Amino acid sequence: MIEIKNLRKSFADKTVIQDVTATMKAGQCNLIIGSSGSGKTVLMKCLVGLFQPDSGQILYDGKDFVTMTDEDRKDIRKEIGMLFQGSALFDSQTVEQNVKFPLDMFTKDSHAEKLKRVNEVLERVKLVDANKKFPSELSGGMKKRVALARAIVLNPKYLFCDEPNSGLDPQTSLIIDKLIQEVTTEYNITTVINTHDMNSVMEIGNYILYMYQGNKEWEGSNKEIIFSKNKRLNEFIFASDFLRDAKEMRMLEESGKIPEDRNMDDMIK
Ligand SMILES: Nc1ncnc2c1ncn2[C@@H]1O[C@H](COP(=O)(O)OP(=O)(O)OP(=O)(O)O)[C@@H](O)[C@H]1O
Repeated sequence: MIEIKNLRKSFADKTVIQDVTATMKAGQCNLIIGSSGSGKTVLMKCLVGLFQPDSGQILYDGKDFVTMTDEDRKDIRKEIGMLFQGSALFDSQTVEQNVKFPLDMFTKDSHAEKLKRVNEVLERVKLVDANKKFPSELSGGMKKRVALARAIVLNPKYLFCDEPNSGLDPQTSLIIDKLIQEVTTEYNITTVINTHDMNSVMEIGNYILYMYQGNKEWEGSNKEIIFSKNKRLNEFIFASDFLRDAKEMRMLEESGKIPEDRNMDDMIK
């Protein structure tokens, strides 16, 4: 679990994270959403220690990441997996080498043990027969799988995903979302996802934090979001056709006029 308490961050005289308090639980996908410039990336960078907040607390299972010693921070960092926007694979290394990299960096396991673990996670992300391929030989979705395999190879307690669906078609995005959700629940990971993707919000948003101009404007689940009365949130989410459809479906369902072949549960998982 990651607890954020009264977090503030400024650059020069501009405050970009105002006073954010949120709880991101283990075993669920915690999504940060909001329009461009609302502070999602700065918040995530504070959470992983790339930015030092001005004040407030970030508790990793009770331990304050902001005030802890560098040594203690290193211990937490070892428990963090990161899935970067562009996958960030090493182009000159094979899939196997890419996924093995964190094991080489942080463990003293034998080569055979490392390979066993690499194959386990590649199988987990359903990527078989790709060990000897180079990133240039892979599709965008396959690259994301490799990046996800690398992010979970050290068995992280916390997983951060920055725009995991950027550059992917909707179907592949769904597959990647499902994989992230599966590993999150299976390994009880606290997963934090920075996203613009409204399909992801509806599919895997166990907890959603909506940021507006550096503030937490709204929080809730994917089941609650379409009924929110928050005007700013509504303007933001119903810019998406999919969500407008989803809300209309729910309204129709409630008024008993829903067409028999359409079911809201198919849209909200
Ligand atoms: N290193 C920095 N120095 C100064 N200002 C910054 C820095 N990083 C971000 N900002 C400012 O902080 C604010 C929030 O930026 P942030 O990148 O967190 O937005 P975002 O919600 O992630 O946007 P996007 O969806 O476009 O990625 C913006 O006004 C941005 O200009």
